[in-house]
Amino acid sequence: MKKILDFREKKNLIKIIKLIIFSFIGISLYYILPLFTKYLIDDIISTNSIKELKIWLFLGSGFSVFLHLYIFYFLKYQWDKIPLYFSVKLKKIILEKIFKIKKYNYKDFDKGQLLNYLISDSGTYANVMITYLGTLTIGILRVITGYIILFIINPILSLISAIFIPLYVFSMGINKKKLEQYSKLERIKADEFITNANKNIEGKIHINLYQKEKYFEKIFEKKLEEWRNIRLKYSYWYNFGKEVPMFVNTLSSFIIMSIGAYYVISQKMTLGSLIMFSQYLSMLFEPLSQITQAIVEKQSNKGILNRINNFYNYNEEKKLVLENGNKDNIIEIKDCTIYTENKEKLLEIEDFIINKSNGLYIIKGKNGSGKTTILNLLTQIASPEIIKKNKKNSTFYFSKEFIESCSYLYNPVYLFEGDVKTNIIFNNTEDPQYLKEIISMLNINNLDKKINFQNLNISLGEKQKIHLARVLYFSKDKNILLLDEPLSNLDYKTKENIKDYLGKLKEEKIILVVSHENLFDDIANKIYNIIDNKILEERKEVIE
Ligand SMILES: Nc1ncnc2c1ncn2[C@@H]1O[C@H](COP(=O)(O)OP(=O)(O)OP(=O)(O)O)[C@@H](O)[C@H]1O
Repeated sequence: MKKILDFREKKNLIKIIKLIIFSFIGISLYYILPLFTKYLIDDIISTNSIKELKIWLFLGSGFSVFLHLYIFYFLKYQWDKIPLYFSVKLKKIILEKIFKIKKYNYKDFDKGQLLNYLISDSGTYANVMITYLGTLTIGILRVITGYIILFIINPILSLISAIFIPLYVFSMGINKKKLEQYSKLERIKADEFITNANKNIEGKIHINLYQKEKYFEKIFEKKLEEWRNIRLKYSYWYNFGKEVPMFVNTLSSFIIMSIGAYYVISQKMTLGSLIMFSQYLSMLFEPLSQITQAIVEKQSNKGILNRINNFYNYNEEKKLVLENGNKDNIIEIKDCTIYTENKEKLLEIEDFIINKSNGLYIIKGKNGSGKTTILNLLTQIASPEIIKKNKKNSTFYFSKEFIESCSYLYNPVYLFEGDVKTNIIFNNTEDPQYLKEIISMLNINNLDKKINFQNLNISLGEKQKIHLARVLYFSKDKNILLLDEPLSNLDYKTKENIKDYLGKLKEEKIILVVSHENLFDDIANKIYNIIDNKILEERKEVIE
């Protein structure tokens, strides 16, 4: 499985190595501090030199300033900065991945889960990985250095200290399984909670209107409670896992210091050396617990690490096969049955062919008869799995040109936060003349108006017009236009304008319209009607 953050990549590797080097230098500076203590106790105090004490104070203060400036910038700040850099990088990769999911597979994803990937999991992933790699390396380097220093001060005491190292190693894996289990579960519950929170935020106005707050609050509280319960279990095992090495640390310090005190009493060691030894000892135990914590942290976030990597490696299995059809046709469906996703029979198509001749083609039929499903199948929004072929030579074909050259008025209307103009053209290089043509045909005269996140400050008809303008603007260089209920909520004058516009546009493009209205009947080249689950051609003659 490919890892979403690849540290073999040169740029990533350099960043992490830099972090490790800076950190190690910073931590090494701490090793100088116990030397100051020993010098004060064993040398200055014994010689009663006030002059040397003054120099000691001056050097010590200067060293403190330098040490903490270094620690602040090269250690603390960098340890925030670099994981943040990686977390931003991951967020970008995840969004790209979301955009790449095939349209017909997108419905299989949970919204809360995707939001969590983007908002929370990516940050945790970056933090855990950097902490793991960085802390582990620095920790190991510090343990080796610290141990060498201890050995130089007192070989026997240092050997006794080493006995406790296996205890640390043991404590690392003590609750591995529990942590993995709860970290995975915790994420699932967090996804459910986010999905529900999102529904409440989006549906607030409707909830208020029907005075159903209590109903939704109850569901929300249930989700919140489920998440909290799992989070508590996770927290229990996480903290337990972190405390065991701390216990080893405290216990071993007591034992080693008692032995050290015995050496001082029996005059085998000076007091200064014992204090220095204890300071270096804490400097050995600190990285040891750091190593343990890095491992616990990784174990406790395994749920997140795995699911982010799984998402990154997600492979779409369902493939849309473009079958061989007559290359003169743009759409060729013969002897196929279309089912709903619930496996109910929706539509039988014996013969539905649209050739490459420009023109306006209309599909009619009662609600739920399958009109939109046809457009969704052609644009790969609906899964091809719902198509069943009835005969050996059945075809469900649409040309490659169709996918590449089609613009679709897809429902429901979706407007983004921003002004009307941006909602029509996004960041496209503006074509003022073409835009003007469309907006004047659709009677849009509020290009600067800001649309809010709920699209509440825009009327239904205005929304439809902006959506239509967007589709028409982006269909300029495309040959095929699919319009699903283009006339919804529009006033009479605008409908008439659209009819005139399409009447001309059909000479340049293939236009497929799904509509309950009869307004376009007299300019249509062909009209199809869905009756009793069958699509039938109502009229064949081309009207000029
Ligand atoms: N994504 C989906 N998942 C499950 N079932 C679906 C899905 N899309 C459509 N259907 C089913 O297919 C049927 C046909 O839906 P479709 O939107 O194609 O109808 P339509 O003819 O466009 O209706 P309307 O005139 O009301 O817009 C629906 O009744 C629904 O049961």
